[in-house]
Amino acid sequence: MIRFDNVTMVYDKKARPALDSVSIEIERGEFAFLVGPSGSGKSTFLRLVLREDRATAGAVFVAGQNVAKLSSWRVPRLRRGIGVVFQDFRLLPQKTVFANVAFAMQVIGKNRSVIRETVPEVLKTVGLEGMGHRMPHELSGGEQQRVAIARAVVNRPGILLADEPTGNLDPTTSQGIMQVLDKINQNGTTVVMATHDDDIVNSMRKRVIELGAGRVLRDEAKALYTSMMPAVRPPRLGEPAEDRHSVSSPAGAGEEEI
Ligand SMILES: Nc1ncnc2c1ncn2[C@@H]1O[C@H](COP(=O)(O)OP(=O)(O)OP(=O)(O)O)[C@@H](O)[C@H]1O
Repeated sequence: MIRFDNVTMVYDKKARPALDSVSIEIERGEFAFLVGPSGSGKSTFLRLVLREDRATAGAVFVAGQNVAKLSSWRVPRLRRGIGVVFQDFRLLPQKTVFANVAFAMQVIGKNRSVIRETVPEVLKTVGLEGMGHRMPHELSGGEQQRVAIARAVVNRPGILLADEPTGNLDPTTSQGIMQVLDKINQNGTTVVMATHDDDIVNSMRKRVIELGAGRVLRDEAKALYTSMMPAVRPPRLGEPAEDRHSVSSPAGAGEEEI
């Protein structure tokens, strides 16, 4: 679904690359955390998936398409297949909950009857049934983030990118948000979430891709925020193989719908 082939991103030639020879594949339907200290390249990774930037070297594939090669008129179609959630919610403050979510459908030309039917359904999915009439300032932070998630998924994207979605929320509220993201993932959406929140990562036991100074330091399934593994060593006699993802990428994936 998302594939990075030897991707390097240089913003500033005098600084180290924001991403440095990163190769990763995230399959359709996966849930992956991107972790690492500030400046390690997490947001850069997400920006490249969205084609907000183009890699300096290497290639980024989304649903089989090399995003750097998309002509500019096809970029909106790419982004329509990708929902995005941020730390700071980014709701339209003068619009109701319903209108915030409906807006995402209006801009792609959905008709009113489809919008009237779909928005209440997606509000129910995120746990905001019956709250469509509220204004954002009448909601808690966790509720506002649920609206942002509803807006991000209302057009059924194949991918949901979340950049620190629990960064402004307390631990209990954050767990509620994670349940929503987990449900969306179980409905088939590929979820990639950048986070510093170790409690969340440790409670979810999903794939963890750890970046450090733009490089992939670790890529483990059902993992913790901090690796329990010692530095890579050969397995001992009688020991099961480590449960980890390969960071290499199969070649020749065809183009798919997001
Ligand atoms: N537009 C830009 N121009 C120049 N340098 C940039 C730009 N965006 C990011 N960088 C640099 O690239 C590196 C990676 O930044 P990035 O924002 O991807 O890290 P991050 O892991 O998301 O950090 P945080 O957790 O603080 O959001 C940093 O050294 C940063 O200063």
